[in-house]
Amino acid sequence: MDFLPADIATYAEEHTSPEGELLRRLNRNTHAHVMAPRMLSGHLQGRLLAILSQMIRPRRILEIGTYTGYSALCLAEGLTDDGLLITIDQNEELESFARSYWQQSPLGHKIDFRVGSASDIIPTLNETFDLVFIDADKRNYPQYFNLIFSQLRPGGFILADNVLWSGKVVERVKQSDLDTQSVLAFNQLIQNDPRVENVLLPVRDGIMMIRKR
Ligand SMILES: C[S@@+](CC[C@H](N)C(=O)[O-])C[C@H]1O[C@@H](n2cnc3c(N)ncnc32)[C@H](O)[C@@H]1O
Repeated sequence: MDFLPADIATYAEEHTSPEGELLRRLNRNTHAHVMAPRMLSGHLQGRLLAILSQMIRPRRILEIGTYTGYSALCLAEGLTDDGLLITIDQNEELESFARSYWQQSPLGHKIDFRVGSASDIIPTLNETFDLVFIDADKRNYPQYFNLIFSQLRPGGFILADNVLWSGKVVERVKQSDLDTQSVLAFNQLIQNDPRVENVLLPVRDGIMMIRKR
């Protein structure tokens, strides 16, 4: 969901650097051939991820939720020369699709794909991360934050996607709607945590920007 009026959203995209040819093809072919293409970050959010990564210049990035590999390529743009992005997805069927695009990028060798459940894989990662992008199943956002926090360097950043959850965070929540309850719990967890500073950025479906003090 985009919270901006359509003409403002179009204007914002028109005044944002283009995706580049490879990302444009990946975006288009995801929409043509893959289920649930709205999960892909897309042009505006992709450029935001890329520019934030370029500002941070991370050596280690963790991405939770690869999908077709679009946001991984965007985030990799800011990596240092010896940098590495580890990206996790439980859907092994998307691996060859994502890899076929990474292989066409000069950044592809910096992307390390791990297939499996994020809550199983995160505890096995022996790295200190400068930047983490949480973009997988909403029910586990609080768990992912807690799992990764000790491996985030002080001054490091977490970006969590979909924290406005199509606006459901401000509507009456059904008891059966566990996803919205989890997003609400995550946002409250971050807001109450004295170890972090945070900004909820109302871009696209909402991005929680978190900095470890
Ligand atoms: C919103 S998509 C990621 C979109 C991608 N970051 C982008 O912007 O292009 C979410 C992905 O999380 C994956 N996922 C969901 N639950 C997961 C879990 N428990 N462990 C690992 N991956 C999971 C799904 O398979 C899906 O590909």
